[in-house]
Amino acid sequence: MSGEFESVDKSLKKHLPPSEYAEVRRILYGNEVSKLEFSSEVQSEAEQKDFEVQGYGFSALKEEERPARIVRVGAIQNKIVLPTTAPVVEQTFYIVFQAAALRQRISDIIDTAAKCGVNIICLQEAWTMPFAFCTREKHPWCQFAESAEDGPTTKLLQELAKKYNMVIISPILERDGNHGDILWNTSVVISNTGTVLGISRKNHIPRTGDFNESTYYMEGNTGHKVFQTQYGKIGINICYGRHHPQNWLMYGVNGAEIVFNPSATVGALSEPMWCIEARNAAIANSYFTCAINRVGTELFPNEFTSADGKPAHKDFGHFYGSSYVAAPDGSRTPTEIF
Ligand SMILES: NC(=O)NCCC(=O)O
Repeated sequence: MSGEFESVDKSLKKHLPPSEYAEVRRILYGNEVSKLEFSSEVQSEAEQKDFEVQGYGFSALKEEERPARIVRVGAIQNKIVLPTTAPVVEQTFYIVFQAAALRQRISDIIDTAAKCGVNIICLQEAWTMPFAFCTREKHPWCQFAESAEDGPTTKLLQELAKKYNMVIISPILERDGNHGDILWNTSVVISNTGTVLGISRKNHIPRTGDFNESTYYMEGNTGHKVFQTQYGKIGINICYGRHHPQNWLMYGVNGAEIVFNPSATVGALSEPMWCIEARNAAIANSYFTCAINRVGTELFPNEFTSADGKPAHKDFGHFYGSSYVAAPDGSRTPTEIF
């Protein structure tokens, strides 16, 4: 979403006659996906806790010899809970409060996702913190980093994964205590039994002028790992890796059936590409893709420049959400939540 404009979907629906809208949508989005209905318990829980739930099903021909394998994938599109300038005098308190508030909110969302029967859920890039990499400041943002294996976020999600028999993909800012506290942009993959299956580190780092995340971490060293889970083989292509077709290809070569793209991206950097890249990857590599972006505008205490040609400012831009899932036949879910 940019400014007052909410979404292509909403605009098309508003301005096209229904018969033309159906045809335009068929061409833009491929085969129709079916909208899933959720129980009144799920709906009222979401309303009470101030989030929305949307679900869609992709259809496939039933085979005679093999039973259908239905995998329910969840994508959490969220915004930070406290402003980055929250009136907490001590920055360390701020870290504690922001992370705690986010963990609480995400636990609530995962509780509801479990009621929707979700098997594999993925959070957005660096979900435990504001997307502060645009500031290039070390403090206090690097204090959000934590161990992938036994940090507080992983511990919490291990409990939830076990409780709900759910695979959880948790993209965090990782501090690798075994190697000099080096930082990485990492997705932790937690199995449905609550064990850490492994990690996958972001392998393409944006360096677009002075928006330069290599201030914090360099290209990951975990290759294009694919994790065998109870529900299928999954890979994680973090944010900027989305721009590189060879990156998507390698997850496919390594056997991925679903590739997640946890992201944090804003209109000026990527919005026209967003709806193409993960969808194209699904078609080109014959797997499902799940592109997840955060929402909201995050205002930082100090001004910074961020490769948009503007004078120094305090926000990186608007995170336009628009998360979606795409299938190998090119069909995709609509964008109904921003
Ligand atoms: N987080 C991140 O990699 N942002 C890059 C923005 C983009 O190119 O989508």
